[in-house]
Amino acid sequence: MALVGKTAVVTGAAMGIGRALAEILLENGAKVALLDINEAAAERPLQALEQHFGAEKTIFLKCDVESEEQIRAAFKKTVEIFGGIDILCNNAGVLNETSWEKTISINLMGVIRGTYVALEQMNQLSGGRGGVIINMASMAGIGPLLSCPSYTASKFGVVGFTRAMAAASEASGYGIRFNAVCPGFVQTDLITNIPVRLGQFSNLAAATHKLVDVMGTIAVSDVAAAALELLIDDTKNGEALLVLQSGATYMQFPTFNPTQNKPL
Ligand SMILES: NC(=O)C1=CN([C@@H]2O[C@H](COP(=O)(O)OP(=O)(O)OC[C@H]3O[C@@H](n4cnc5c(N)ncnc54)[C@H](O)[C@@H]3O)[C@@H](O)[C@H]2O)C=CC1
Ligand SMILES: CCCCCC(=O)/C=C/C=C\C=C\C=C\[C@@H](O)[C@@H](O)CCCC(=O)O
Repeated sequence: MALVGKTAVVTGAAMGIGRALAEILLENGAKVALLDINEAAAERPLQALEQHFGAEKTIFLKCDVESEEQIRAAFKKTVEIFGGIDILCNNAGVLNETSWEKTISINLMGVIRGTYVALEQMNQLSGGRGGVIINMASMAGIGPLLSCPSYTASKFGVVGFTRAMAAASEASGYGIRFNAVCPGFVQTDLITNIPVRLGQFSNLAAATHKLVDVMGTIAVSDVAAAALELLIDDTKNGEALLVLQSGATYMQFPTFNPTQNKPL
């Protein structure tokens, strides 16, 4: 899908990966609604984006992805201003093993909430234009990180939800592609103060720091470039794209043959 003239919504867009997603969308000609719970953090980046791409191309909407009401209001405003929604990047996320219910509510339920509300605007079966939904998962959504079980569960959930929605959309004719991005460690605030974020698993922080050292970190622009590939390539649906220092790789998942009741 060419991005020129399209409208995108990015959650968690005030900083980190979300901000980079907003930037690459704008660079490729899309209009972008930046949603975030943290209005103050969005102020400077929004000014910079407005200066570079034009104030008419961006809008900031304060939105907590834990609230279906706020998501619906933000999407409604986006449609009023830009005329529709073609792209949703469900990116907002936290790492907080102490508040594990909040971690699940933001990282997994936030993706599901955002998707279901977006369907009301995007689904071709209900008058929408179709489009693409990108969900920000993690490498921890493919293989477990021992120091953060709840975060891992949330990201496994995002990968599973994305693959199931891709199949549902194809079977039903929603006209929407669904893909997940699965980065390794990325240089953002989320990987600072790791022991505090791990709560009762803080004793495992050293193992995680070692993993960061071994794997290295990637830049937010690497993640945005991988997401762009999934946005523009119309053949990609139900993919989980692993993004590491060595490059991006499409994950292969085991398939199951229901007639033989065993893996293929
Ligand atoms: N940094 C990393 O190493 C990796 C991050 N990810 C994922 O990428 C996504 C973005 O993370 P980063 O940019 O690294 O984090 P970050 O902490 O730099 O940015 C997260 C953004 O989400 C916003 N946010 C948090 N809770 C929210 C809520 N309830 N509603 C709306 N916005 C909310 C924050 O205000 C912030 O602007 C997350 O889903 C994260 O799990 C995935 C793999 C690796
Ligand atoms: C501190 C948590 C960072 C959260 C940000 C994030 O999502 C980053 C994920 C990066 C890499 C995940 C790698 C998972 C690897 C496992 O599948 C396994 O190979 C390593 C197991 C060893 C371990 O958990 O220490």
